[in-house]
Amino acid sequence: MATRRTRLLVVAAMLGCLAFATPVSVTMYMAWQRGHEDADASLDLLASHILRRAAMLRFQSNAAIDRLVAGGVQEACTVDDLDQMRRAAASSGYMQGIGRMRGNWLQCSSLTGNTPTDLGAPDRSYPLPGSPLAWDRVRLPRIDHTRFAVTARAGYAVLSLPELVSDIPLPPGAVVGQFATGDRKVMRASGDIDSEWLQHFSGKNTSFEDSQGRWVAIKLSDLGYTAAVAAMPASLVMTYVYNAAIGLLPVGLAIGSALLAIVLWRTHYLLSIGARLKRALRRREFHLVYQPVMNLRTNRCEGAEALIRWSPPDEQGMSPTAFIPAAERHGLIQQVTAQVMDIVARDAVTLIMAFPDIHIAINFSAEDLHSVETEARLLALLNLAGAQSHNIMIEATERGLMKPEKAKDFLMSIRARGFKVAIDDFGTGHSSLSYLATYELDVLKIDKMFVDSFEQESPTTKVAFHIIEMARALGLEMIAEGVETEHQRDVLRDAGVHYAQGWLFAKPMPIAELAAFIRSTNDS
Ligand SMILES: Nc1nc2c(ncn2[C@@H]2O[C@H](COP(=O)(O)O[C@H]3[C@@H](O)[C@H](n4cnc5c(=O)[nH]c(N)nc54)O[C@@H]3COP(=O)(O)O)[C@@H](O)[C@H]2O)c(=O)[nH]1
Repeated sequence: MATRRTRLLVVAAMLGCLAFATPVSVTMYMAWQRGHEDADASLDLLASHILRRAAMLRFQSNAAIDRLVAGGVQEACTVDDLDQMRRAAASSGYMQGIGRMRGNWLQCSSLTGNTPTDLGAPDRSYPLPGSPLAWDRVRLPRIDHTRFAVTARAGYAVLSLPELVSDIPLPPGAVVGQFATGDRKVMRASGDIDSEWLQHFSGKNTSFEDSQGRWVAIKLSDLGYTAAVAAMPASLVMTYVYNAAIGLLPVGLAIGSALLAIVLWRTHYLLSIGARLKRALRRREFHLVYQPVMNLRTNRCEGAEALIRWSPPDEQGMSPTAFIPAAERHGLIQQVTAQVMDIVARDAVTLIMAFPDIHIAINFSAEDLHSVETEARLLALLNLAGAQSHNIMIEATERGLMKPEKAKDFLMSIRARGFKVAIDDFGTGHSSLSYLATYELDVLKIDKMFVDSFEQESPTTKVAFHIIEMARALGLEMIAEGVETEHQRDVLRDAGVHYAQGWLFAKPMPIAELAAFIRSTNDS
């Protein structure tokens, strides 16, 4: 079964990918959209340009014809008539010439003079006043290399160059043109107009991607009889997308990185010992084991030290040597001690009923000794367990005693109530001796380090004997910790140490086993 840590890492990896990929994908999508919008806008501009030029040509043609008609009907194709038409054509930059029409014949023109030319059937007619007719590509006599667009109305014909409308600066690969909306015939174009594009036209402005990935826009003229078409290759569209991405992607990357950092930070936090301890406190994952304290003279069990254990579900258990300092660092130790007291209160009920003189030792950290709530919790514990104060011993480590101004009043107060106070790990810190002078204590716990020294003579052995001497002189009871051999037990007993705990007698055990242990040990 996957551990909680593995599950958390898997979820965090998935969330991290999602947190990073989502804004990046969204901005890439936005860049794609914006790129296409920009391509659209660029094509729309080109199409508008063409339509504007075509409208200008139409406007100038109509104005010139209207002026000629208003000038009074004179005989067609006379010298004066040709002269008048030349002057009218010269008034506009778009018109190349003006001529006289009869049926489909260009009778004469300012460009060709009096050379009648059959234009053939017109390419289209417009349902406008005067029913204008249009020819798209007309060849005129003596003008070999040029094709003209011809529009005829009211007996006059305007000759123009198709290129003047479509000859505009284009981005590389782009194509523009103008076609008649009725027959979808291309009137003029710069580049090749694909018939597929015109099939797409449904009478409205539109833009689309063709089968070759080219982006195409079609825009209707004001009158609606013609439309401009503009297209660009896929590579050019991608340039617009790329340019949009340059602006947007850094934003996506920044947001993605920030979200990823939040996921990583949160994961790191959830995996941190602080978060795990908070969860353990919430879920009440701690339990206690009890290590018997033996009277070395009578070989009877007279008490037990409550030792915390943490075995989280789906996770490896952790030693209190690791998580107690972590709880102290993260400001959680008081909550841990409060849960220890709750468990002792629950465990002690039957034990104290069966053994009214038994004591249970509880380990207190510095913060516990400095808090006003601790005394209230101790009194509540007595209440809940139906215990007397002599049933509870407080074990304070040397670190807990480092601030006498904070710990002294508390220790005095609880001693006055009858609780016993022990100094734990004596001799392992810097100021052990000064604590003996500062505090009124009941018990000195001889650290395992000194007990171990009895196995092999060393300077520590001498210190151990001095500690025992000093405790005796101060009238303190002594409990030796970590007694593992009979030799250690005998040395301690002979030196006058009253109590001992250690694997020689028993390892820490659950409360149910402790009662059985006391019964069997004390009855034998
Ligand atoms: N603030 C709190 N501190 C607590 C609490 N419960 C435990 N602790 C402190 O954690 C340290 C490690 O404790 P633990 O792993 O439980 O080890 C204890 C004994 O199991 C161990 N021991 C006892 N006899 C022997 C032995 O013969 N050999 C051997 N190798 N180890 C032995 O010693 C530890 C008891 O230490 P002490 O408290 O100094 O008497 C430890 O510092 C605990 O104090 C808690 O609830 N709150």
